[in-house]
Amino acid sequence: MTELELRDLRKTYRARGRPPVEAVRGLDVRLRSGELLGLLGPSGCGKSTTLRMIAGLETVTGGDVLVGGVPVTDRPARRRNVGVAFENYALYPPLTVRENLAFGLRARRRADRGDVDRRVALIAERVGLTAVLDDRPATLSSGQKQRVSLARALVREPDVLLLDEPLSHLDAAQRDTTRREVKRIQRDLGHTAILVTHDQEEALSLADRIAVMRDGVIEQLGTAHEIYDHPATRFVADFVGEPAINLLPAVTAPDGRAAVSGAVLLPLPVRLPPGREVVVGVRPEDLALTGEDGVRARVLAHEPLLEYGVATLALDGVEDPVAALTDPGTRLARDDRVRVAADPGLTHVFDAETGVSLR
Ligand SMILES: Nc1ncnc2c1ncn2[C@@H]1O[C@H](COP(=O)(O)OP(=O)(O)OP(=O)(O)O)[C@@H](O)[C@H]1O
Repeated sequence: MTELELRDLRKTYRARGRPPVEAVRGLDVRLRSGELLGLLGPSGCGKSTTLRMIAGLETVTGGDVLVGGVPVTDRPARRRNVGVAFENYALYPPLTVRENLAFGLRARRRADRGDVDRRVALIAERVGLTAVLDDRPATLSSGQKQRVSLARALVREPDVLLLDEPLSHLDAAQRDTTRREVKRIQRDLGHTAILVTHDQEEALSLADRIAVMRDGVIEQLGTAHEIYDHPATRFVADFVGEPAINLLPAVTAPDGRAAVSGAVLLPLPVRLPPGREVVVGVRPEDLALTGEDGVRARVLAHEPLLEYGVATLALDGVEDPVAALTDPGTRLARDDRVRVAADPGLTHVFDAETGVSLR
């Protein structure tokens, strides 16, 4: 069981003739032993660079990586006991799956053959690779290759496990089962782990806490619940959630609500002085279609899905359309007139300029 800590971790890429790229600009985070942290953020925000620095595959420009309280920043990758499963597999083509899995183990530990074979067989079974142990990577599906990459990281019993889009090439069913299996293995073996993924659902279901990164810094760190229900910034609110939150520029009114386009008054979760420029956020599931009361709107489109529907609405007098979730079985046609209401307890409000939550 091992704690992982990043202290003011930084990376600037410098290449001749090009402006420097500040990929990671001071990360401070401490993972409890056995904790799984999900790292979320848009492309280019520095997720892979962070993992590579922890693994020792990239030099750091500043700051420290500590494993079990011990700085490992200056240690080469092979002396860190950090297991990495990359999206792009990095398997050895001439070796069989079994040899790919055993390779690092034998080289590193000079473990006896029987022990290595047992570990390989055990992990292969847990990630569903037993049937292809004697095949070579070229003959495997992309999902199988991804599982070999994962198994290879696990088989070494690392102190810290880094997973970079580990399930991205699996189909929906495989992803579901592998996701559960990854979580179980990580729990059982007590790995302290970081998972980088574009798949929010994956992060929300696997991770104990989530860090949302933007431009090389962590914008918010918290449980899935905290991040979804109390986004610290407009960016986090917008990034997490599908369909995306409705964000409407507004000005606070004397009655404590906020006026959108000077026309529609929306409730706010806090009392703010009038005349302040804000952005009001309402998640589609928190915008209810009501009977009599509420803001008047016109239906632009309605997409009925299996468990719910998504209505795209034009609030009267407001240019930007909004999305609202509808109950299953709801029938709506283009140009139908409806009314919608937002619960003040479930709305969000951000400073128009800084994007910081004002709740
Ligand atoms: N070797 C490199 N040399 C120069 N710049 C790089 C290098 N690797 C990454 N970058 C830049 O650093 C920034 C962060 O990249 P990084 O790959 O860490 O982001 P990411 O969040 O993992 O993105 P993605 O989700 O697309 O993988 C980007 O602007 C990227 O262009």
